[in-house]
Amino acid sequence: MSDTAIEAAGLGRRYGRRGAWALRDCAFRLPAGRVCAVVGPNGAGKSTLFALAAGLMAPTEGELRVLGTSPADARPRVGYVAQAKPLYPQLTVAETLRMGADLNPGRWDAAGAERIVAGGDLDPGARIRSLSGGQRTRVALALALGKRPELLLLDEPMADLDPLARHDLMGVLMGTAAEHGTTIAMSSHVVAEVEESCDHLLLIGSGRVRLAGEIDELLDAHLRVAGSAEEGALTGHTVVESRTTGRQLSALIRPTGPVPGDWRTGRPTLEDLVLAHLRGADAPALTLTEERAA
Ligand SMILES: Nc1ncnc2c1ncn2[C@@H]1O[C@H](COP(=O)(O)OP(=O)(O)OP(=O)(O)O)[C@@H](O)[C@H]1O
Repeated sequence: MSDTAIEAAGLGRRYGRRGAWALRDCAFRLPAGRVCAVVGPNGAGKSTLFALAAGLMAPTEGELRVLGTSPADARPRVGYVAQAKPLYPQLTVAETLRMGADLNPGRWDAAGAERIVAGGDLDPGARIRSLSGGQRTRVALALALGKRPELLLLDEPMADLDPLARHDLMGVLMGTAAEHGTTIAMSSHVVAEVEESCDHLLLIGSGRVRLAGEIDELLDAHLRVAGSAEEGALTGHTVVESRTTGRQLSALIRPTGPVPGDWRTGRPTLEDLVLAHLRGADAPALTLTEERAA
């Protein structure tokens, strides 16, 4: 089994020959077995990246490898839940799961898929078209997880779930990841959700990778500092974001050495880190990817 779930080099995708680039010059590596949050503002390129990794469209330039092979070849080993959660509206819940079994001979986890559906008290005889958005999400996740994928690509999976269903399904996802070593990449706009369940972060802004790496290592690479706003006080450090209020300066920096002793310093929260990079369109990118095992 490959130690890399997704690897991109110079990856770019544009819609139409004259369209704007949805993704450009993206390079990152997601090691296998991680739970990765894909974060970024609306229109950043997250769904485009998921569709590329799921093999549903081809890159315009660059390369994307999934589970050590091309996205198209990896498809049988990948579960993908698109943002719109497309399902067949005329099928019942039970028929949808039977279709999952038919499409995935030899690897379908019927009991697991049925458990997820039963957790939402869904009537197996109910037609998909009669379900609420959140109930459809539950069926889509059951279909994706029932496939026993090595990699799960989830595009905003929790967006239309109530807090209880969200908690329940996050538990199922994390349990699956822990038990089977499944790699999960999920996009989310909710930092608290990311903080609770993800160990790896891919932050995309305007189609480019802004931050990539283990969340702990990314946090370790940054420092919150506050002190008197003397000119040049942070020279030499990489300033991601800074604000001055009166004579007080507070900033998020990537220190390149010790900061002067009269500064108050603290470890940023994940929210500090994400917001500073989302607000500062010019904040320099940082990719921290561990060396591959020999
Ligand atoms: N089918 C398409 N045709 C043309 N442009 C598209 C298409 N799909 C996406 N785009 C454009 O590509 C860019 C990236 O879109 P994408 O859906 O990947 O963003 P996203 O990060 O998933 O956004 P959101 O958080 O709103 O879901 C946007 O500028 C969007 O307008």
